[in-house]
Amino acid sequence: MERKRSKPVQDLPETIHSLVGLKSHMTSAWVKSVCNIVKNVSSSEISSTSEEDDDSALIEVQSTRDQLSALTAHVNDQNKRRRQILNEFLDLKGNIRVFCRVKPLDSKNLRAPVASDTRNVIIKLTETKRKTYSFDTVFQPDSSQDDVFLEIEPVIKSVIDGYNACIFAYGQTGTGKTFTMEGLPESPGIVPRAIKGLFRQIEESNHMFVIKFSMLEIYMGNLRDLLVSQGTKPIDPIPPSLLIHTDAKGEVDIDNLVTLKVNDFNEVFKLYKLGCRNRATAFTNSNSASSRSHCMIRVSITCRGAPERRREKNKIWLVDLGGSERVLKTRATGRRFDEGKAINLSLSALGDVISSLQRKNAHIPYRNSKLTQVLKDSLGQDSKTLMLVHISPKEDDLCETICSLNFATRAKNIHLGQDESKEEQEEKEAVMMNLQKMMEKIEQEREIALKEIRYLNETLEKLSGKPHVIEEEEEEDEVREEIQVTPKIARSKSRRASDVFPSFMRPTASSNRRLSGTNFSVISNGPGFKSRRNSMISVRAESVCLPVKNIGFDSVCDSSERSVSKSTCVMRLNTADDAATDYSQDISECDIKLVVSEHKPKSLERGLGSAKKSGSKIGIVEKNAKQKVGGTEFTRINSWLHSQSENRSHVLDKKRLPSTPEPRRLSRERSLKKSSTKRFTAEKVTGNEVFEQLEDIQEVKTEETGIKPTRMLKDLFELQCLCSSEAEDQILSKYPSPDEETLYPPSLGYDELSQHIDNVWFGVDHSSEGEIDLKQLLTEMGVDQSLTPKSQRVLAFADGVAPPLLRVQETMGEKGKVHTFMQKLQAICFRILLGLGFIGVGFGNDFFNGLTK
Ligand SMILES: Nc1ncnc2c1ncn2[C@@H]1O[C@H](COP(=O)(O)OP(=O)(O)OP(=O)(O)O)[C@@H](O)[C@H]1O
Repeated sequence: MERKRSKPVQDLPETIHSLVGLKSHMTSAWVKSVCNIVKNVSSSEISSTSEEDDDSALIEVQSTRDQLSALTAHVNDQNKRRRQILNEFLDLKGNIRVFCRVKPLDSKNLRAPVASDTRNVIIKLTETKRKTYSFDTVFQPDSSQDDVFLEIEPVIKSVIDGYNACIFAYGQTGTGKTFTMEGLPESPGIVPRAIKGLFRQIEESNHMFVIKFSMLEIYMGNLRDLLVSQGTKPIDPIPPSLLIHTDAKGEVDIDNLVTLKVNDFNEVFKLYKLGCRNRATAFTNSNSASSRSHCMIRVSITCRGAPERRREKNKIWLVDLGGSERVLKTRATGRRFDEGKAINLSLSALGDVISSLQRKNAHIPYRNSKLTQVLKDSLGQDSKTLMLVHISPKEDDLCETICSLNFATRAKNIHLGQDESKEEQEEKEAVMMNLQKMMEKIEQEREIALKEIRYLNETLEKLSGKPHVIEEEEEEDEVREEIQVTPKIARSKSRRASDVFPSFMRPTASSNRRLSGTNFSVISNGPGFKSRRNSMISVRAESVCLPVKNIGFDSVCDSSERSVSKSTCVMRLNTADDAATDYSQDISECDIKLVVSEHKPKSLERGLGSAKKSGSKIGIVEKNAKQKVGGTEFTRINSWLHSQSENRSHVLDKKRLPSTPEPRRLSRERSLKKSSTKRFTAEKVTGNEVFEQLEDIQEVKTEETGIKPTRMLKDLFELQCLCSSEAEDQILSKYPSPDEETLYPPSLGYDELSQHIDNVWFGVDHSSEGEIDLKQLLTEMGVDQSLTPKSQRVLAFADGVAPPLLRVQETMGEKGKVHTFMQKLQAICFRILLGLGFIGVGFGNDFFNGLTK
């Protein structure tokens, strides 16, 4: 555009020329004149030119801005639509999806009893029997990391849309959980791909995102920050756990967990390596060889001013769960045993939560483990959950594979696949394909719009000198923080549940609150007892897995089992104003589950139902100490079993244990006698009865004498307790004489149960019991009658008359005989339990399963 120059500007060259040519005349008047000219030029003429320029530039800028706004609005609309479609798509697929990945078979093991297609895993149980497990997707042995991520990608997109998400890798050790999550440099896994995907999408987005990274592990029920180096020695106690808290909005956070702002993938990668190093150090210290903890990565996302997002702040958890193998198989002892136990219990709790969510239960048992507490706001509601179950096709691992598949089946969306006809499934697939196409189209359009936005932004920057600012709220300081540490909640100085000892069931703050509620009973304190506020007396949690035998199961590879998990927390509470009053509450939670690998008899199915109803979460509040010590036969069997399972010797000494309170014993006897047909045989004990009996379980623990594995019993167990008497004698002879710490079998009250045992195992007929002249018999044997109890149990003195089970230890004479007898007795007790069909004893096997279909 030709611009018309004003007069002073036209005169300027002449003026300058004259200035240069007439240097001699450069007087102050000249200088003044030049200054005036310059002044005039800048203030009037130049500004008037600039105004004209600005007018057109402003128009240009404004039009660019308008275009940008329109495009931004269009992209926002597209985002919204894409989010809706993606949500619809994921809803159809299910918010909780379960995938299965089959590990490639190494060439040494050519015979694989596991086959798979894209939706099913088929297990060859016997030559004629097959069992099929269906999943949302099955990644076959030759599937690549790309194939896996393709299925994961929609979830990553929904994270950008503001949804919380959780991706788990589950499975037996060595089945490829870490391979799937982390991958190898040449074939990266879900974690690097997901994080790269997040950054890529953020770059493409027209919003400002703040990404933060945290990494922690749950080891033996303790939350440990993996971005903080903790130089512990192997013998050191496990450091205190980080605390979990839930805010008013229901969002879960972890106190003092280091959360770092990250700007690109490389920063995340460095932090991830640091976390892995800290984890590895902890492993070495705890003498671990494989993942004995759950490794959890949290990526938090904040984006303000994006109304199309579900929420401003959201997160994704990427979790490499600890190996789910059975402790029985690993033969772990000591800390490894405890680690396995803690892992299995938390996996069990995770299974419970996912299953409850799938079934839309009113109560979701998040509180049962640290794992589920941490993930509470990322599991359920509108969160997206992906569980990748890893299995090994090896024949050796068949039991573990079946258990993993059972777990996965339980977590699977029950509405998916099972109730749908083929046509319905096809229809759904078609709808999903359509949605996917729509999504792809929107994404292409969005891509073009975003390119245009970038171009317009550059133009705008050139025109106006500053980029287009998308209307967004200012970031709060908290978001800008490099290292954000969540506020430390003031802790009382008193001991809390979390300080007591490693337990996967430490009560949460809410449970502590619950404990201080109404359900408590007063106990008297012993002398010298120091009152503490809200202090834990004991926290105890354990789980035993009991393979079910001889109860009519067609149990393939012995995978039928019942797991009994019980956690007990005794708490002493002081009211704020009455320091002298102490209260106690014993909260016991007992979870009984049954895993059946094959056909179940009807009676047991019924029993299972009842157990599920009543057995899950049985809250037993001890009314008083006496009642607790009293116990029942089952109490003692249970204690005894627990003592075995824990590899700790709880001396159950008859002398020290007060006998069963009379009314209670009588009522049990009465109830046993009620039904004359009720026999404790393998076939006749129904599931209902078993579970009713298990519900009665109470803890009787008189003394703990340290770690002492009961090898003999294990050996016997390994022989299935059905060995010949010669084999049994051989085992017994391997073991030294018992000392005072030796385990004693539970003392059984004489009732129908004992009678049954006597009849079945020793062929003793009690039909003529009433006719025996007890007095005469004892006199003949030279037994001091004043020492003997007034019951049929006195027959125990009469060697050869009474069944061996009834013999009293003290009358057995010299040590060798007592020893042999005691060993026999232990073996007998085992066999009794097996013979009853009531329980087969799996030592220390706290398998998580019980994952009943
Ligand atoms: N799909 C697969 N393709 C190739 N190699 C695999 C695959 N899955 C697992 N592997 C290999 O098997 C080995 C064990 O896998 P990985 O360490 O991932 O098991 P894991 O389940 O994480 O074990 P742990 O519970 O002990 O951590 C690794 O060497 C891994 O590379």
